[in-house]
Amino acid sequence: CSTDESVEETSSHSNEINAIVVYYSATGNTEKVAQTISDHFDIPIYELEPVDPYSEEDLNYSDEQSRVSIEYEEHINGDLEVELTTTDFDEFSDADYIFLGAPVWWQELSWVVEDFVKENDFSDKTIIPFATSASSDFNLDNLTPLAANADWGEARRFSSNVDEDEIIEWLNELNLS
Ligand SMILES: Cc1cc2nc3c(=O)[nH]c(=O)nc-3n(C[C@H](O)[C@H](O)[C@H](O)COP(=O)(O)O)c2cc1C
Repeated sequence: CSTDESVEETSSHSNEINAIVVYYSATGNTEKVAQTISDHFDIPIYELEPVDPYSEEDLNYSDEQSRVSIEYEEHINGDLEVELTTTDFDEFSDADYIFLGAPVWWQELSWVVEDFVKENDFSDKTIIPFATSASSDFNLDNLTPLAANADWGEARRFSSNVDEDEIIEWLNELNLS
């Protein structure tokens, strides 16, 4: 460990929080927000990956026969489960805050994150949901029942092509410690 590195570490202490970022992003927009959060606080970042990834065709919600359109029907009927490659992340148990990000799909956080929420124990943790979308806001109706013991922080939506400055401004306003 060189002297330079320890100086850097000390200077990032002002931002230090016990948190991780967990996200799903189908087309890269939410990933940029997730990466900005991780860089800002210097915290671990984990991507949620469906065992069966979504192709561009799968994501075509204008086509009634597309994967997302079919899954949406199953989702609202309560019989959809999208399997993830893993829901188990090293730094999860020590984190006080979990930044949880995904695209908005039909006014909710994409159901792809549901398995992660369902499979983990969020007692004594605060989930801070964030999303990107073309225009609509989102609700957490699909997620809050899956982690009843979680403390849900205020959710934040950004537009698909959000500027980094806007994300940093939000992070500063959160006043986490
Ligand atoms: C299946 C699907 C459903 C969507 N539903 C909405 C919606 O309800 N409201 C909205 O504003 N945008 C909607 N979008 C647009 C995405 O939220 C937006 O492009 C987002 O930035 C994508 O993030 P990503 O690149 O991280 O996947 C939808 C996109 C897809 C593929």
